[in-house]
Amino acid sequence: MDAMIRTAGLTKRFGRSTAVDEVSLSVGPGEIYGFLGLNGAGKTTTIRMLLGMIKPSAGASYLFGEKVNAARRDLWSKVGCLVEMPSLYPELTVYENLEVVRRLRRLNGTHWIEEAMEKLRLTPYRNRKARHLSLGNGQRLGLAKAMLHKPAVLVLDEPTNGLDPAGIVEVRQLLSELAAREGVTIFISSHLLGEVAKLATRIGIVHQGRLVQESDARELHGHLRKRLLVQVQSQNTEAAQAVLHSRGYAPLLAAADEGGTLATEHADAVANPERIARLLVEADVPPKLLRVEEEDLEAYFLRTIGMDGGMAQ
Ligand SMILES: Nc1ncnc2c1ncn2[C@@H]1O[C@H](COP(=O)(O)OP(=O)(O)OP(=O)(O)O)[C@@H](O)[C@H]1O
Repeated sequence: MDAMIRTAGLTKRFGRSTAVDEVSLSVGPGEIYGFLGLNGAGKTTTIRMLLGMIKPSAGASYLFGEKVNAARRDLWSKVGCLVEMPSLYPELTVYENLEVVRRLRRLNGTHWIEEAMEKLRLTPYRNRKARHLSLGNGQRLGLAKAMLHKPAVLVLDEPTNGLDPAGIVEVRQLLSELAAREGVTIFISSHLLGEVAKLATRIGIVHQGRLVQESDARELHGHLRKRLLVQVQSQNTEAAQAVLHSRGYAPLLAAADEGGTLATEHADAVANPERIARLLVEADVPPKLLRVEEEDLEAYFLRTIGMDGGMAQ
């Protein structure tokens, strides 16, 4: 089957600077494509071209095999999008905001609204004015608007902006379900590598406008470095270090100014923090805190492009 989303040599220049540089990618039906990049990498500009909001300087993008063009109304009825901050009517309630979209999209029946509110856990806020919503609920309303008409393709630019960790998990579950159960194809941009690696099936990394790496998300997740941070009373630092060292965990001080904090990338320690906790308790240097940290996009980047590992060696 044809790719649902495809770009070919997509390029955008603003004056003399190139924001997007010959990006070619394709996303198959039901795939979740994580489009990752640091701030200013060219994610939003790519998405704007993908949605026909701005014209490419060169190259083209295709949805359902058809060349994107802002005038193609038939394409937009099958696409939902959320680009940057959602545009909400502040004086209208959650329900009324969705009602506006329902009418614009010419959908019959209010069940479209009820279903979208239910999916995004907005039902308790149905009568709340948009301007009184928290940032996270505002973002949910933006998502509800994007998926109200049950589009076959969803294009989301940093959709978890403003959500708390529990909200991020919820949105991740919702998007996974949409892809798995309803076969929705999702293109999602983010700067949060760990987060997107858990959700996406494929990942493309964009850096300075160029698509520098594409991989299977599971493969990438395995490549991310993880480390266990262990915090003990600062007077116990050396004793704890000696204990872990004697057991082959090769701990390292995470930072000179963080007395009491040790870090290890030892695979066994990362996979079984409770073993480390037991060891330290038995040695009478109990940990105050144990936390597994995953490499972030910036650190991963610096490492892959050969500029120092972002994490302790
Ligand atoms: N309308 C514009 N005029 C001039 N330069 C622009 C314009 N829009 C974007 N740029 C530049 O293009 C580059 C890519 O921007 P873009 O917003 O696409 O990045 P991004 O990856 O989405 O980053 P962010 O996460 O910060 O939004 C940046 O250097 C930005 O300054």
